This record gives sequence, structure tokens and C-alpha cells, in this order.
Amino acid sequence: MAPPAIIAPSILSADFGALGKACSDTIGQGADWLHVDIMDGHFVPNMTFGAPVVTMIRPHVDRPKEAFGKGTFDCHMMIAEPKKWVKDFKKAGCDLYCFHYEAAISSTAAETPEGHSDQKTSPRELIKYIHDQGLRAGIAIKPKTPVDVLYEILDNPNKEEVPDMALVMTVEPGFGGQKFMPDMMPKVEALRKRYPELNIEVDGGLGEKTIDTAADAGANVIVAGSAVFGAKDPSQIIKVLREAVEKRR
Ligand SMILES: O=C(CO)[C@@H](O)[C@H](O)COP(=O)(O)O
Ligand SMILES: [Fe+2]
Repeated sequence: MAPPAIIAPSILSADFGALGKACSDTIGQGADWLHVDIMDGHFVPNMTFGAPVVTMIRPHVDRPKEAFGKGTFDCHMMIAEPKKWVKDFKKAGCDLYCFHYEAAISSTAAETPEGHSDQKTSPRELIKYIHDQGLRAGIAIKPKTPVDVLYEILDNPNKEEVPDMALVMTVEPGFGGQKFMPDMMPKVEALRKRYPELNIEVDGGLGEKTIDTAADAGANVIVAGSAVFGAKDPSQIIKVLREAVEKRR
């Protein structure tokens, strides 16, 4: 059986002037996780914020009582040097550190705050490093990246090097409010068929009109930014998203 529905509003569409309250409100309205979009202006053509802001919003949301529980901070790291920031985000209160496959395979040499080099980290090594810091690990793929790059990583018998979640982007990363790409669904279907118990997240353009397509394909972790924060009644949208996934389990 597929894992339970997890609804993760993307705070990219929240009121940044009152972010702490927006975070606690959305959890109160029935959200499971907060999806925290981190953009560095290099990996994607946009910037958001870094660990200090995560530190400031963390006290507004109770820490999850178990892995993947309510209040999980799901940090979507759209950054060129994913290894460099793991420790800072751990300190800031991140629970799930989801890096991009494309960034991991091409990350360049750079000094970390601890003075380590960040040159070329394989996804496997990076997942182990994230786990070693006491975080859950996610791996994301952009629309042009084929899904089969994930098979070798997910099939690894060494569990420390296996991600806890796969994120299939359903828009080009960088901005909220874009149009859902239904042609990404074969990737989700392939993952669900091969890994019945994997947490499979979809991100970009999810809302009332697109959730059935994503749920049919087998996604269980649903990110929605504009659909939730732009709604008159966010709790109703969260309910619709959850029911669509649960109906298909
Ligand atoms: O990672 C991203 C964009 O790069 C997303 O998390 C978006 O922020 C989702 O926003 P909507 O498409 O739901 O408005
Ligand atoms: Fe995201």
C-alpha cells in the first residue's frame, strides 16, 4: 500500500512579512508539513532566503513527534552546492533536506563554513552525509531529468545512502504559480510501480484541477503554494488534496 497522504503547503506563496504566523496558521488549517523553498540565484534564476529565516520560523511550528510527522520542515534546496548547507539547515530546524540530483552531480569546489571542500559529492555520499547529521534526505529531479537516474540510487542495499523521499518536479524550479506539467506523470507512475512504499512528492502547479492526475499517478506528498495560500479557505483545499490521495490508496 502506498504511504499516507502528506500535504505540504509551499510557504513561497505565504506573506513573507508575517511568515511565522503564516506557517502556524497553515498547520492549524490541516497541513502536515511545511514546504520551504530555498533558492540561491544560481541553481535557479530566483532567490528566497537561507537558514536564518528557517531559524526564525521554526518556533512557530511544533517539531514533529516522529519522522515525517506533523510539523516537518521539508526544505527543498534549489541550490548549486547542496552539501555546503546541510549543517546550517539542521541547526535551523530543518527535518527533511531535499537536494537536487542535478546539483549534486555538478557541484563545484567551494569552501564550507567548516572549511571543507564541497567538490563533487555523489548523490549517495550526500544522502549519507545528510543522514549522518540526523536529517531525512530527499532527492529531487527537474522536468528534463529522466526518472531512471534515481533507480540506481534507490536500489542501493546500503540504506544509509538511500533517500527517504523522491521529488518529481512538475514545473521548472524557480517560481511559484506556474502551470502543472502532466507529462511528468509517467515518472511518478514508474516510481510508484517500482517502489510501492516510497514517499513520492510532486511540486508545482498542484491544486483542485490537477490533484487527481497526480494522485492517479501515485504521488502521496503534495506540495501546493498558490493553491493553498491564495485560497479563501485554505483548510478546504488542504482537505480536497488529502482526500484525492487517500481515495487511491
Ligand atoms: O519549488 C517550487 C518552485 O520552484 C515550488 O515549491 C513552488 O513554490 C510551488 O508553488 P505552486 O506552483 O504550488 O504555486
Ligand atoms: Fe518546492
